Parts: sequence; C-alpha cells; structure tokens
Amino acid sequence: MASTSSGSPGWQERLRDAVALAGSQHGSFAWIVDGNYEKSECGSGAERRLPSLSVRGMGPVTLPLGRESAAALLSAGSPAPYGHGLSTVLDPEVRRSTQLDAAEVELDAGWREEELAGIVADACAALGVRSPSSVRAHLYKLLLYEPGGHFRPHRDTEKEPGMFGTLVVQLPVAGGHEGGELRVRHAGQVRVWRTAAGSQEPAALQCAAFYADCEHELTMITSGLRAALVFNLVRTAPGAVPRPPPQGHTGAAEALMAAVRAWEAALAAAPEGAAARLRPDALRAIPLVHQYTETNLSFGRLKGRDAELVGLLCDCEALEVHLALIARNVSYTVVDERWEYERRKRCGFSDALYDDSGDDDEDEDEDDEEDGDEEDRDGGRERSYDSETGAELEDCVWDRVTTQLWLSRQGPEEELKALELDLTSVTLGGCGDGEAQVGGIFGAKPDRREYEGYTGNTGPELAYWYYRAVVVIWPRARGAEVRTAAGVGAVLVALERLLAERDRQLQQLQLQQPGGDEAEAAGEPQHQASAPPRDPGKHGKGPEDWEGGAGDQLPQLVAAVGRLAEGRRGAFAGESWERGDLPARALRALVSPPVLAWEGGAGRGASALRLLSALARSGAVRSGSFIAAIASAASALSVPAFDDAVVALVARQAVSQTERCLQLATEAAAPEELRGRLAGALMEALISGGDAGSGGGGDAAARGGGDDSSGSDVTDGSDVGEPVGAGNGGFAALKLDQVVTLSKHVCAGAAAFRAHLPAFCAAVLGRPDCQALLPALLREAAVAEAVRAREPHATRLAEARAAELEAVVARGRPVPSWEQPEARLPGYPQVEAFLRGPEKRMVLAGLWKRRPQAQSWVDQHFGCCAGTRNGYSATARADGVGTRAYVTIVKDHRLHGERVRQYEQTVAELEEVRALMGDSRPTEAAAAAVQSGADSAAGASRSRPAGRPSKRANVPKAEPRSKRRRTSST
Ligand SMILES: O=C(O)CCC(=O)C(=O)O
Ligand SMILES: [Fe+2]
Repeated sequence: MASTSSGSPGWQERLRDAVALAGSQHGSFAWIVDGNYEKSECGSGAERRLPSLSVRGMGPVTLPLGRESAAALLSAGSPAPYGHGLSTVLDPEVRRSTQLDAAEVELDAGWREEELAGIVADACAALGVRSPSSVRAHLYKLLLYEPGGHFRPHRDTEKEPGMFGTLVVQLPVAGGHEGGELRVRHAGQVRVWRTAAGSQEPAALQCAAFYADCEHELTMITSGLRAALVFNLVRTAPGAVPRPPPQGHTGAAEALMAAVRAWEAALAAAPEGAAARLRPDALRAIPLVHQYTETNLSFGRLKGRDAELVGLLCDCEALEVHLALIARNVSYTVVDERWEYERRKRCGFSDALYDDSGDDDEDEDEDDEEDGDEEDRDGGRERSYDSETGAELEDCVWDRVTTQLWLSRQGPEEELKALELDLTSVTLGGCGDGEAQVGGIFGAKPDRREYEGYTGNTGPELAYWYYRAVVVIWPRARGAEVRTAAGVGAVLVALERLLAERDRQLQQLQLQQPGGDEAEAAGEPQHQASAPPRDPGKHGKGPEDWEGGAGDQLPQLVAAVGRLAEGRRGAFAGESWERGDLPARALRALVSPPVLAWEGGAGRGASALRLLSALARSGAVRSGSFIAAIASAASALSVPAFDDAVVALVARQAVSQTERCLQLATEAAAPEELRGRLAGALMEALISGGDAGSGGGGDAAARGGGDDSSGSDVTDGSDVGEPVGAGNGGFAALKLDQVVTLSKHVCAGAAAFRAHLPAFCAAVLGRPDCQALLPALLREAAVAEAVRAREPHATRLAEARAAELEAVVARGRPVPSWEQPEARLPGYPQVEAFLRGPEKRMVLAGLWKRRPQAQSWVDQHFGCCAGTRNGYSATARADGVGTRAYVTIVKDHRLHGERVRQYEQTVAELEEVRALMGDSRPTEAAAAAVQSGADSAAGASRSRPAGRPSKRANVPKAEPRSKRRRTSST
C-alpha cells in the first residue's frame, strides 16, 4: 500500500497518519470514580457532599441507607424493566433490580446546583465533551439491587432529546454490598467499576459516566444492597461544529493540510473520466468510533474522539467535511422449520451475550466476541447460528448497504445520499488490502434484528441491521466533481449556497462603505435568486474577488450544471431533472449576478442559454416554475440569443406543452417584446403551422432561430417546420379546455394573439367536433363579448352553432311515444323489436329453467342504467316457478323525459346564442320558420311545425288487461 491508484505515492497514508494524530487528546468513553470521590484523580479534588434525599410517601431518607429505610424503599419501588426494541420488557434474566421513578425522589437543590453540577463538569472533562456548560444531568431513576440483582450487557437508549450519556451516582448503604461490577465496553476496550469497594463508607460518593452507545453491564450483587441514582446526561443547546483543541494540534493540522495537497495533486494528475462517475479516489470515508442514530447524528453532538477528529477535519480549509449514517441490512433464511423465535427469546437464550468470566483488568483490550452469528462445522459444511436466538442460518437472501442520512455542515443534504458510498473502496486506509471488509466496518454485532416468520411464499427469515456513522471528506477544490456524481440536485445546493454566501459578503461590504453609491444601494434589494438586479457591475469582476476564495468553485459548479443538463442519459446517479424544481432553480442560479459577472460581457448568459437549450431538447419544460424562471431570466439577461432560444422552445413544444407555452407567452415577468414573439410563435405552431407572414406573429426564430434549431431530436413528435393547415396538426390535437383557454387570448389578449383570431375561428370551424367545442367557446366571456361586438369571425362561430341548434329545434318537441327506436338488446331480437315498437308491455317466457335465472336476466338487462346505456327505458320483473318462470317488461317514460329535457336545453341554448347575436325572435317559432322554409324549398314535409298538438293516437296510455299477451319464444 505504498502508492495510490492515482500514481502519487502516499497521499492516503499521509492522510491516515494525520487523522491518527487527532486521536491523541480525546476523552475516554467512560469515567469512573471508585471509592471516595475526594480521592479521585479525575475529580477536582473537592470533597463531594452527599445529597439530602427524600422520597414521596416516606419523607427524608438518611444516608448511608439503613436497614429500615432500605426495606421501605424496596417496597415503594417496582421491578425495573429494560428496553427491547420499541417496548420495555420485564425479564429478571436480563435485569433484576428495583426502581423508583425520578418523580418519587427529591434531591436537595443545593446538592444539585453545586455537587451534581461539579460532578457533571468533571464527567464532561473526562469524556471530552465540548461546550460542557450546556450539559445537564436529569435524574432518571433510583435503583436498588438486592443479592442476585444485575443488568446484562446493553446500551442505553437515548431517552430524551439531547441525551448522549448516562451518569450513575452510587449512594452509601450501611453494610455495603459485594459483587456488582459495572463493565463498560467500547471499541474493544473495557473499563471496570468495582462498585463494592467502599460502598458502605458513610461519606463515600462513587460515580461513573459513559456515552450511552457504549455497551455496559452490571454483574451480580452477591450480598448486601446497592443503591444508585441514574441520571441522563443531556445537552440542552445544539452543539456547534466541533473545533479542534486550541493547542497541541498544530502538528496534526499541518500534516493534514500537506496530505490534502498531495491528494489534490494526485487527482489533478489522473484523468477525470466520465462526467457523472465518481472516481474511486475522489473522496474518503472515516468510520466514527461511537454509535449514532438518525436522530442524534450531527456535527454538534459528536462524542469524544469523534468530535476531536471531525474538529480537526473541519478546521482544514482545503477539505469539505460531511457526516453520513450508513446502514447494512443482511437477511438470512432460517433452517429449522420448527424453530420459534419468540419461544427461544422468552427462554432467555442469550448466554452468548453474557460473559461472566471475571475479566477484571481495567482498560484491557477485549476480543469482540459477542458476535451476531457464530460458525460451526458440520460434516464439512459451515453452519451459522444466531447467537441471541440460536437459530440456524441458511442462505443469505441479501446484503445491502444504504445511506440513511447525509449531513453537511449546513444541515441535512439528501441529494448527496445518491452517492451510495461503497465503504469497501472509499474507507480511509481500507483500499486494496482487504482491511475494509464490509463486516469489519459495520462491526460484528447487529444493532437490530428482525424476524419474519413464514409468509405466503417464503420461509422464515432473520434480518440484521448494522449502522455505522462515517465522516466523509474530499478536497474542496474537487467539490463539483463529487457533486456531479450525486446529480444535479447536489450541484445546485452547492451553487445556491455559494451565491448566498456572496450575497452575505456583498451585504457586509455595503455596510462597511456607507458613502458612495449608498442611495443606489438602498434602492436595490440584494440579489435574490428569483429577482436578480439588472446591473451586475456592482457584483465585482468575478469569483476571484470573493473573500476567502469562496468563489473558487463557481466556474466548476456552473459548468457541472451545463454538463448535467446535456447529460449522457441515465448518468444522473438517481437524480433527474424531472424531480422538483430543479430546472427553475438551475436557471435562477445561472442568471444570478455573480454568475453573470463571472461570464463577463460577451459570454454573458451563455450558461443560461446552454441550460435552456439542453433542457428544451429533452422536453423538460413541464413545470410551471421553470416557465416563470425562463421569463425572469429573459428579462434579467436581455440577451437576443436567449430570447431566440425561448421562442424556438415555444415553437417546438407548442403542441405537446400548450399550457406551458401559453403561460410563457403571457408571463408578466417576460419582456413585452418577447411575449409578442412568443404569442406569434405559439399561434403559428398551433394553427398556421409555420405559414409565414401572418401579421404580428410571424417570427423566423420560431422555426429556426436560437441555437437549438436542429429539430431532429424533438421528442414531442410534432414537426413545427411543416406548414399545418387550419384545423389540422397542432390545433386538431387540442383538448376542449385548451381551445377555450386559447380563445380568451385571441379574443381579448395581447395584440400578437388577437392577430390570430381569424385563423383561430377558421380552425375551430374546421374541426370535425366543432359542435362540441362551440357551446363552451360561446359561453367564454371574451368570445361572447366579441360576438356581441359583432366581430365578424367570432360571429361566424355563433352562426354555426345557431344553425345546428335551429335544425334540432325545427324538428319539434319530442312526441310522447312508447317507441324507442334506438333500443339495442343483442341476442334477444324479439325483445329488441318490442322495445323499438309501439307496445308498452311484453311477457317473455320459456327462456329459463328456474326463476333465479330469469331474475338474473332481469338484473342484467333491466338493472340500474342498463337500459339507458342501450337506448331503452323499461322495468322488468321475474315471476313464475321452475320452467314456467317468465318476465314482464313494462316501458316507462324516462327516455322520453330525457329527450324532452335535451330538447328544452337546445331551445334555451339557441335563445342564448341568438341573444348574443342580437337576434330577438322567439326561438321555437323562428327556428321552425327557418326550417319549414328550408323544407319547403327542398319539397320535403318531414316535420311538424312546433306548437302543434302531438298525435295522442301514437301513445297508448294504458293497455286493457285483457289485451296482455304472453310472447313465448321457442
Ligand atoms: O446500576 C448501574 O450502575 C447501571 C444501571 C444501568 O446501566 C441502567 O440503568 O441503564
Ligand atoms: Fe444502562
């Protein structure tokens, strides 16, 4: 491992050595004060007085605890459970002690404020806790252990927000106790508190404190009674990003900086490869030594050694530092079918977790033998057993590693989860020599087990979960490369942060120079990505002007956005431009003053143009926010090439994204002139189909302008270069509501839209479904207004509708009749004929063997809606028994009622249309007149004039009973 794959020897070793130096000053994972606190080497040397203790229902309790008060406490308390998964469980095999809740116990205020605070301060110092002033000890329980009392190895759950550790203060008891060693383990080390020594001394105060993720156990109390107060150690304020210790780390810092420089050089020397691929050497992960969860992992809450390491890394300006929580999930099938997970668990099959070998040496390295599973050889075949349950494991179903949480120093950064760290290859020092086996990184003991019994198609499975927090670093100068691999979201987050930082700097600058352009500055809001000021001059020449080199990354991030937009398809590492607001955010960032200032005069707007063109080609103009961003960008830029590209975009996507294009052409934020061109391009694409020269809207750019004129890769399937006749092409594909929306603009919108009114009306009339469009169009206020104003083209729409309605009205009000000429009942011609004919009633027999069959026939053909769907209205009922089952069908007037309703609607609509057109003739008479004129002209007399009494003879009102017939079918 003398050289790295990048060919520059040793950057990785140097990095590892520098990082190792950071471990030298860290606090211990556990702090133990045996015997009298006063004598302790860790303590401040002050004698710690005993608390005045009082218990609800008992009053003051004198210390050391006497026999009587001990008995009273034991009867006031209850057996202590332990946390198992999400619940708490009582199991004397795992834990045997008596507890009193904090609410039952009172400690005098003086003791809490002086003695306890002092103990906490000493504990924090020993554990290496940063900003100890925000740490408090909250009493959790008073515990009593009688002979046989113990607590098997466990980790403490973090019981309240901010809790990171446990403090145990042992109270003296008359006669003391024997046995009871508290053993705290962490990273292969163990620290032991022999709690018996001095446990009876009147003034003795012994304590221990440890990080809650450290495994600990209390071995058996063999005689006497042990009493202890257990406190949660809680951070009451969010911790800051850890700082390295003030002195003594210069060597480490210098070594680190040198290593990072070597790393940068190695990366610069090696080829970059595909844009969206992360090079194996681009970043490194260093596992943290403590355990963290999704809720407690943060820069401010790192523990002991981890805090010191991360402090050192954060102090190195050349590095970007992140935290990630990685989970490994391994699942096995379980061999023994009869094996019952719950039963084994109840029987306390957890001996492998309990090691009572009397390992007395403090600070001794231990073999980590509390493994998740043990191996055994069985006739040559390797068998694995789960150590907690004894289950025999068979095949590994899966073994996968996922990122649960990703934190940058500014907070969670979801986007970087997409990097999907492969810890076997990116762990510092873990490359190439097998050191970084996945199992090694995650530890042998699972943090969580999950058993799933037999399901429909799989046997029982046992799943293990392992969690490992890591600190991830990469050279800041290479940030854009790493983020590119995570996708456009990750790149944008960094770019936006950079821009915000620039804002902050400029704001500060303005505060510092109140003279000069003060008035102007006051009038100009600081740039917001959404509303950039138009004068970039004040934003300096470029990122090289930025304080502290903060602008260094700007060019790379801007380039990364462009590259990702042009993207090799599928190379987005789980990200895509479709998600969220990415196109809009990207465009806003690219037209922000700092970016424009960097691009300079001639290149101004080039990145925005590149983005727009690339996204337009891939059809990603689907979001409303992107449209708004395009409009603002155009007005921020005032760059003709950009405007041309926007026009080309609208021309290209008019058919597939009509609403969006319309939104763009009417977006108030867009410059007015551009809006006019967009309206023209849109209408042309939809209606005239490139028929150049239509007034106001004709725009060459709509078909060939901008830089994205290739047209060959249009994904929406429309070819705007081909002339499309009125009513064809784009317009034919528009939905009703789209046509209505367009009508508002062509009747009452901007001039560029209104110029297209004639073509629009012609296109509407040219559509085969024109009569379906017209009612909605004529009801649209802008169209109605145009008709009222006798605008000739809009009037043609009204005329066309009126003609259609008149024809219907002229046929007269529907006459009541039992005839239902549109009735359909396939398979039953005789029934169909009856339904179409004038008879009201029919009896059908001989078709069924049993009445239920007849009933289901009725349900099928005369049940809810069946008739209405098939052009008839009748009810039917089944009667009779066995083969004599029959069905009686009786027509009703629902169908006729519906026809009348429709007719009345037609009359009403015709009245409305006539009113619009200023025609006040009585509708039915007028229509009839029109129609009879037409009829007589054609020599036909099919219709009756409206208002004439209907032919009652047609309508058999009630049929005499005797006339009923049975129609039998053979
Ligand atoms: O009794 C002790 O010293 C330790 C108790 C303990 O580990 C716990 O309550 O979680
Ligand atoms: Fe504990």
